[in-house]
Amino acid sequence: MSSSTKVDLDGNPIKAMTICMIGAGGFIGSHLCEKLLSTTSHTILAVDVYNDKIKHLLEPESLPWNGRIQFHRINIKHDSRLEGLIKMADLTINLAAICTPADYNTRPLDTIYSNFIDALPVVKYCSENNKRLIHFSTCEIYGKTIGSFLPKDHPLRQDPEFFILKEDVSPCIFGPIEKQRWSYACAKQLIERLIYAEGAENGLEFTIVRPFNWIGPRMDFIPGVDGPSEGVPRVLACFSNNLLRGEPLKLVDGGESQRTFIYIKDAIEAVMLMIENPARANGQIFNVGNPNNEVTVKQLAEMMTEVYSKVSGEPSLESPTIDVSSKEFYGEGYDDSDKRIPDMTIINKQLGWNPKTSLWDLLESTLTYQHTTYAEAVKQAIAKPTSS
Ligand SMILES: NC(=O)c1ccc[n+]([C@@H]2O[C@H](COP(=O)([O-])OP(=O)(O)OC[C@H]3O[C@@H](n4cnc5c(N)ncnc54)[C@H](O)[C@@H]3O)[C@@H](O)[C@H]2O)c1
Ligand SMILES: O=C(O)[C@H]1O[C@H](OP(=O)(O)OP(=O)(O)OC[C@H]2O[C@@H](n3ccc(=O)[nH]c3=O)[C@H](O)[C@@H]2O)[C@H](O)[C@@H](O)[C@@H]1O
Repeated sequence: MSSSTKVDLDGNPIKAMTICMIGAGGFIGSHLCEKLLSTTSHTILAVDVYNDKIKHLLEPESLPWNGRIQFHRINIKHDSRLEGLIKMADLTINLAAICTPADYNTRPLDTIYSNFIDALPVVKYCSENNKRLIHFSTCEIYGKTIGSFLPKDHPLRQDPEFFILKEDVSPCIFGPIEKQRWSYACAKQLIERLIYAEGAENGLEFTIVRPFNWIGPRMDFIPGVDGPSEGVPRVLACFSNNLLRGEPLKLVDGGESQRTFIYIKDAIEAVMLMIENPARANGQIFNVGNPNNEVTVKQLAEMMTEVYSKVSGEPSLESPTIDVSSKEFYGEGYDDSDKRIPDMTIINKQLGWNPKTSLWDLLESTLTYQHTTYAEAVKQAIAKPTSS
């Protein structure tokens, strides 16, 4: 059976479409491109300033999907070709953003411009040309939980009403302006409100995705190997870097914050359902996460240490973690989300989707990838520190 005879959740045939994917060269974009090319007949207009993470999909020209992906090296801040690409496509997916916490308090202007101002033309072109938009927001939009404002031993802290994050119920609780950490969440919130308003007033067909800590291969960079030596990526890459270098994992403010981590491949399944079921996805805001994979950052560090030792065959350090203050690690203006458990009711009802992979299993495959990809390069970087 050819892939063009695939049907959607309501039994209707899925027609091949052209997708303009902005930010296609990033972590999520690379996995989405891979999935679309290998399992569908859709065509991708891939827009990004970088393409290292999708090079394997673009070259060589003998690849089976040759002709179904075109790379456009475009900075969406200033390029008149963007509107033409959106017009050519049936659907636009916007992934472009600055989305590493180390930037939110140190480069707040770039963060706000990237997450709000630069996304404005994308929304405008979709709205004016009656094109569907899937926009990537964030779970950071919820900010802190209501329960975090209660005393530590207050019984209501155990009540799910005080910490489960629901798309259509939970408030967005950010810290004061001087805590510039929230520049990202606030910019993402405003672009969500703008998209929602375009839907309400001008009929824009949109879906908003709120990812909850999607992790897996190709996330961010390893400092001094495929990114700047002084760069601070998200926690998966920070801890991977520490493990590869045989140094202790740094726990910011004791690593007490809690997160739910989801395997990128599970999350991509949810995005595929959104792409191919517009009638069920349009007008919706979806949490996409794995509520069963909750850990404190300290527990994540311990689990990653154990898994890495298993996949690399190298013994772990006697003291595998070290505490560091957030001011020392991120600088002035950092603040944190205390706990992030997604409510899954809406995505479950609309798309029948559920995550599958346990935290242990996703760390095992991800750290196997990290070890295979980087162990040798890290060894060389350590041997020649001045050339990194
Ligand atoms: N990974 C997660 O768990 C997660 C969680 C919450 C939200 N998100 C959101 O999902 C989206 C994608 O995240 P990711 O993890 O793949 O990040 P990423 O940094 O790997 O990918 C973003 C891509 O956008 C590109 N980009 C940025 N500005 C651009 C511009 N002006 N013009 C062209 N390209 C530009 C970057 O080069 C990069 O390749 C972001 O909007 C992010 O806020 C991700
Ligand atoms: O991934 C998401 O869902 C969203 O959350 C992330 O924010 P956060 O989870 O705080 O970012 P991480 O860098 O992954 O940090 C997670 C936790 O680990 C801690 N951390 C990070 C790095 C480190 O070396 N040590 C450490 O203890 C941080 O302080 C934080 O508490 C980013 O803002 C975005 O990528 C995204 O919008």
